[in-house]
Amino acid sequence: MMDGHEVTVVDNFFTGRKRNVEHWIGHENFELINHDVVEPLYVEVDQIYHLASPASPPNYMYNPIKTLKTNTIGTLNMLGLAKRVGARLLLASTSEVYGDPEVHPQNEDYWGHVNPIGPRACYDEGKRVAETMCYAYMKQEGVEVRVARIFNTFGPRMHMNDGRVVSNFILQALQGEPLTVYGPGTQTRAFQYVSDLVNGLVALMNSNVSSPVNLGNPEEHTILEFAQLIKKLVGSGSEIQFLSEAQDDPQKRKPDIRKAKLLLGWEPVVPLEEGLNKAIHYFRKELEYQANNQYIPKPKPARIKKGRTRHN
Ligand SMILES: O=c1ccn([C@@H]2O[C@H](COP(=O)(O)OP(=O)(O)O[C@H]3OC[C@@H](O)[C@H](O)[C@H]3O)[C@@H](O)[C@H]2O)c(=O)[nH]1
Repeated sequence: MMDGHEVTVVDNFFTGRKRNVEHWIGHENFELINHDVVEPLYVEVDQIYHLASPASPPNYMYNPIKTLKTNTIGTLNMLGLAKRVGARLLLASTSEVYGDPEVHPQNEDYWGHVNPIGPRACYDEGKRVAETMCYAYMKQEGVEVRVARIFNTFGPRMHMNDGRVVSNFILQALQGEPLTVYGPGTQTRAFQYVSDLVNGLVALMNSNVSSPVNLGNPEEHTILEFAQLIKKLVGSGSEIQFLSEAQDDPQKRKPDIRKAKLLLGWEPVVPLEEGLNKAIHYFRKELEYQANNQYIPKPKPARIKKGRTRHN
């Protein structure tokens, strides 16, 4: 919008929130449509960022059939729209297409190691078939597609109940509750800050690269190190609590981003601690907002009819 583009945001608000975009309402380049991509959408556009689907494991596992419909029927609808209006479509795919990887770090040529019937399958396999659909539409119908394989991302405007590790640990540390580590905490992840991802998505959309591109920050940590870092940054005395391991949890994950560097001239620029401090500031404000905006019902005054005695 700042570059002069007209932007139509389509959301069914399953995991999104109107508060996240309310500051744009009234801007001449902004439009918000409450719509679910599982139903066809008729708009006139040049570019489609197809970002629909819950991305947090507890959210996508909450209703696996809906997650599958969003990633399959939703993707078909968006590709159909792209075909009809001649738009270019960028699919938000995921590092989860690599499953519990046997190759480390993961590059785009790796085919992945996914359990097709496990609890994560609705998302992993949903995104894998969404990629397949993109390339079928490209080959058969000539639709221009871009596929971003997005690695773990965090930042302000995440939902307090998101359930992913960054928001969980920050909220737990801020409230003096134990930081919940699933399993021994030796599994690794690499976290990128949201503004780096947005820059990568825009660069990919406007490039001529139609094959999949990893977007992530390659700085890798164990989840236990990550819990300790968040405790330190928050200045929290919370304990670390070890809970049972999540089923099919990928044991290591780190993006190989050489392709994005070479072909898009993109790489993450926000250091982990700087991004985490911004997220901590945001969640502190969210907790204050929640404390000040709780709905406390007022007792109703008794309705006493005139002229009659009340019998209780
Ligand atoms: O409270 C928690 C939450 C999570 N974890 C662990 O932290 C690690 C990261 O978990 P998250 O839920 O944040 O995210 P995951 O890496 O499992 O999945 C993510 O992968 C990349 C994206 O496509 C998605 O955002 C999401 O599916 C996992 O090993 C998980 O078991 C905890 O130890 N404690």
